[in-house]
Amino acid sequence: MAMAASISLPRTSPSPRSLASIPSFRSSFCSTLQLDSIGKNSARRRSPRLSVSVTSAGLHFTEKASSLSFLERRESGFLHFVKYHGLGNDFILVDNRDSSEPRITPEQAVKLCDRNFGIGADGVIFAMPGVNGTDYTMRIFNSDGSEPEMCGNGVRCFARFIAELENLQGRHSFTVHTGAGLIIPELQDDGQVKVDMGEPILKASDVPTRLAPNADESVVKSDIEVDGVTWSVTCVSMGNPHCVTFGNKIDQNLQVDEINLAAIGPKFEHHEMFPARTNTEFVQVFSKSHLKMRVWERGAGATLACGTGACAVVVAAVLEGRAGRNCTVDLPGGPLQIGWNEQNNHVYMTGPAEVAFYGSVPLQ
Ligand SMILES: N[C@H](CCC[C@H](N)C(=O)O)C(=O)O
Repeated sequence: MAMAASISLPRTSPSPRSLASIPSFRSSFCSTLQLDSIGKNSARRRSPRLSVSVTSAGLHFTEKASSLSFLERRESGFLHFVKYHGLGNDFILVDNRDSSEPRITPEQAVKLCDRNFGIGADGVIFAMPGVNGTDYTMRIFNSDGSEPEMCGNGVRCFARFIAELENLQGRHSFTVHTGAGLIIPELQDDGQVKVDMGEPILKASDVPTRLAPNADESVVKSDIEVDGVTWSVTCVSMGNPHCVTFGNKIDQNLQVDEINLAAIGPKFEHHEMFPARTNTEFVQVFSKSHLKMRVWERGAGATLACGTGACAVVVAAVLEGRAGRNCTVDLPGGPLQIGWNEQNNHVYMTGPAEVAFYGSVPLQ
């Protein structure tokens, strides 16, 4: 796929009105940058467009004719997107509200996620119409083209994306149908997003894992041999499978920064004990309320953060007696606040979601 991407950097933080009200830069392959100051339905409104020339003397702005508003341009062959990240776990967000079929294929997602030949991302996330009474549906393709059931950092980005696309009439929360079931994000006044991630799934066959379950059908502190080393693992699903480890027979107190994820991660991901592959979290315990983790994600590799993984880590830490139900989980991209509610058995995740840039790319 030939990439002639254009990117747009928000001059101001997006207002809840419409993404189309955000000025955008269009970088082209000539020396001129075009700044589209765009208005909603600007196809009808002659909003001005500024052209920015880059010379050795600096930037020069000149008024130009209007252009279609950013996300409303529907010319065929182009994909308009917003690049978001949750603690550096980054996603291409696509406005797919007009269809229940993703606008791009998994094969196209792989190319768009490529960090050299594409936009670069850990995945592509689609905002789609709700089903069975939910407000929206979220689907996601990993950067390898596989489709996971859920994505924690991604659903926080999804929530902020929806708030930009739609006037929520003052609502701060809405329902999202996902492969992991009903997920409810809440936009907080401080810009963070709190998500009800639902209940953890512990039954071995539902994670799924082939590891021998304990009497209560869960896999807690079970041994698994990976590359000749016996690791102690606890398996938890947050809709997607997670294998959480605090150490192995050689090293019971992991220093997670010293782990060679690229070497060991794929061996867990593709292990025969995980028929749907697995995300793998390596965890260090600082205190009963402070954990540190690194993750090798199924279908995405080493990422800077994993929201479902952080939830699985706290559940595993509680089950292993290593931590309490409310923890700060430090990830390479930053901290998440995780709470596993004893009353309703739901796990709650709170963290940021930020726009990196706006863009459009031709699709072949
Ligand atoms: N790679 C994961 C999906 C994304 C999960 C992660 N990015 C998160 O924030 O939860 C999987 O295949 O299950």
